Amino acid sequence: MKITNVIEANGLTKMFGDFTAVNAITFEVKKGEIFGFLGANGAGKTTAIKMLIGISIPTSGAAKVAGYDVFTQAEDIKKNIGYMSQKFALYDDLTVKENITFFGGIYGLSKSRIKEKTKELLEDLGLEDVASQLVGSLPLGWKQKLSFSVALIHDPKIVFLDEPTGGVDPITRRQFWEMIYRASSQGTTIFVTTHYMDEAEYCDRVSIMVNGKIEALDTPKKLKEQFHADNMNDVFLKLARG
Ligand SMILES: Nc1ncnc2c1ncn2[C@@H]1O[C@H](COP(=O)(O)OP(=O)(O)OP(=O)(O)O)[C@@H](O)[C@H]1O
Repeated sequence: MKITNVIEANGLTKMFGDFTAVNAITFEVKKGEIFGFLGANGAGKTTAIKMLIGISIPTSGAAKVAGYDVFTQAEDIKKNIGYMSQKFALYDDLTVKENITFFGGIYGLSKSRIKEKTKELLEDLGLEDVASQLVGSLPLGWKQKLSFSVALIHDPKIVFLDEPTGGVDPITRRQFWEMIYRASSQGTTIFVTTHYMDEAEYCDRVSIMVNGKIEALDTPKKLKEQFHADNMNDVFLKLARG
């Protein structure tokens, strides 16, 4: 595995009985890259992510994440990645500070490091005044920014974001993407799924999954050229609708 590739998947496949949810996907993601992982509902994105983060054993194929094998080194993968999704984020019934402490602990940070990180994170996000408020009382956009920061608390090599901005307004989504850019410029690799096609334009490279297969993979610029499309929405529609 080349040092610059933080994800390498080769013929990665997941079957549920006779149904092939992920069909022999092959791709690489480079260090610091913002990699968009697109596909219509049910295309197989979440299933693929679950295999890459070491919580679902592939049926066949191979993949390495942060240098570790998905079949034999799932525990090492988990220590080296961050994960955030619209469905799984923070605990609403814990305060902002308690959530940070809780996840810092889960990720194995020392008490002093958690204290440092909490201060840094609250300052960066401008959340000092609400540190003792229940997360459930915060606006969704704030929760998502906090959730992203928490996913990065242990300085993972890669962060997997499964529809991280679902349901928030365009301005908050833009701010969220600024955080993504910052993390990427510091060398963190971003693997992100989204249904917002403007966000696909922000990615370095984008793959598009249709019925379990990766049907296209390139920079947004090249994909638009390849599909004679004005924007990523057109590219997506041409592919996803066949
Ligand atoms: N545990 C499971 N058992 C059987 N089928 C499953 C299971 N998990 C997912 N599937 C099926 O696999 C297909 C891919 O699902 P997946 O959740 O990976 O899609 P997705 O691209 O993430 O969709 P969405 O954008 O809606 O999250 C779907 O048809 C789904 O019903």
